[in-house]
Amino acid sequence: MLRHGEGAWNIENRFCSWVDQKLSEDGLREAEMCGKHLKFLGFEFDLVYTSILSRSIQTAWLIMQELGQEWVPVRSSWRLNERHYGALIGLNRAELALNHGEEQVKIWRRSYDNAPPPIESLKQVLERLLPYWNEEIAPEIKKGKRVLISAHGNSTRALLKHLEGTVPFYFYKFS
Ligand SMILES: O=C(O)[C@H](O)COP(=O)(O)O
Repeated sequence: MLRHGEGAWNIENRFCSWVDQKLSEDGLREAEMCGKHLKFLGFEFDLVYTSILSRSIQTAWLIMQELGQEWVPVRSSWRLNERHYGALIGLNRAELALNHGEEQVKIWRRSYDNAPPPIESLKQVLERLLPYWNEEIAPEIKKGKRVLISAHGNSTRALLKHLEGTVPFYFYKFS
């Protein structure tokens, strides 16, 4: 399971969320490097899952290209999309922190269920992601399929929370 490479709005420190941004030059290189690492480590996949956002799909394609496994089926679902940041989409995180304080912005970004509407909380991300995990991805893994999930910071966080049973401490420490 991995997060996509850098997108254009990542460079500008803006909430990208469901806006369909392509990978930046660095993002393209990151995805290629990731593919090279996975190849060096001998990874092979039977199935690839992505969100319906270009940055996650492009990342998966570049990795599979580096691996020489372009033929592997790719399945895409909105349920793996980035968290929906609602009214914060497009805003700059640093400017937001100047207006609302660092701590408040951190709570909006990293708390599990403490986000005011219209911001989707991490808990809600997990709720919309779980049906896809339970009905589509987990059964394939149980059948022995080797699965690559190319998703987003918060959809991977939500899934990790589900798999680890608790909110891991590093959610708050690392971005
Ligand atoms: O939506 C975005 O811009 C990011 O991918 C996630 O943002 P965050 O790190 O502020 O949660």
